Amino acid sequence: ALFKPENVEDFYEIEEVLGSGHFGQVRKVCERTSRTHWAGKFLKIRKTACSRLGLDRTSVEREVEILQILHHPNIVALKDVFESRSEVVLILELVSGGELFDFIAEKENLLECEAIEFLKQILEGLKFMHKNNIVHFDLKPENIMLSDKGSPHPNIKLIDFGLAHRFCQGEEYRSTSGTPQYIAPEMISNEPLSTAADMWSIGVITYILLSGLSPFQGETDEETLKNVIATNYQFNKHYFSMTSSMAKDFIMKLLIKTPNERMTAEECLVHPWIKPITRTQADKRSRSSINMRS
Ligand SMILES: Cc1ccnnc1
Repeated sequence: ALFKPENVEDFYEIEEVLGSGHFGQVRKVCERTSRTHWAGKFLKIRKTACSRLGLDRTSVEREVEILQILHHPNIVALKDVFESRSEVVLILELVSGGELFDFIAEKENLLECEAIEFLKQILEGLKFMHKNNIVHFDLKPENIMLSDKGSPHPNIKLIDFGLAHRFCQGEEYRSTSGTPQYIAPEMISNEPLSTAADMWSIGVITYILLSGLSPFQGETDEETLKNVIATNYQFNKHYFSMTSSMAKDFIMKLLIKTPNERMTAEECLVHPWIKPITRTQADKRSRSSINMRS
């Protein structure tokens, strides 16, 4: 066994469900000795290679290996891993502030400077990941969580590295999984992938943060994918009327079809919208409130 063969319930009390997804369930757990709370991610493992249910073990081992490398304040920490016959349980840092988008939706309005504070943390986490040659490949609102929504400056944590991949030097990797609204064009046309795929998703997430609209979403997934491949989006006149031109410039430099023409996470962090160089540039940022459609 690669992971602890003991029964997870000998060490943790299993509490309420926090979330569930393609992988299985995430439940709040309490460590019996320390009485501290964590998040237990219960992953169903396939019994036979041909069964459709559950995950194959290698993809779980990959997620564990990646989380064991990534130690950063904006990336969810992995504490322990247990396995039984049919299940692997990841004991993760508890991120209990909910998803970023629920937080913003319930706040109704949000200033550009608040959106920037969130994006700075997401970009710091991404910069660290990309420096370690790791790409998330599934960046979307559900995978960006807050550690404590009560605090005035909540901390952002990136979660769910189930589709993440660690690139070896010069190796080519292709994958067509992901969520239509957020995936980069090169993922749809099954071309070689890179860290630039995550940067496209940041462009989509920023567009939504500032307007509440999803830039490529169509009536169906098929229509959405067509819009993505055609890089067919525009800044809706009504919702973007109060958005600063620097914010639009930031998005335009990420939603570019050719992957290597997009800004990197490092370049994003020094873009004038994120890092104003002079006082006047800071004043140019719009102080308007942003309408968030629920
Ligand atoms: C949903 C979740 C995942 C990881 N940590 N806390 C909560």
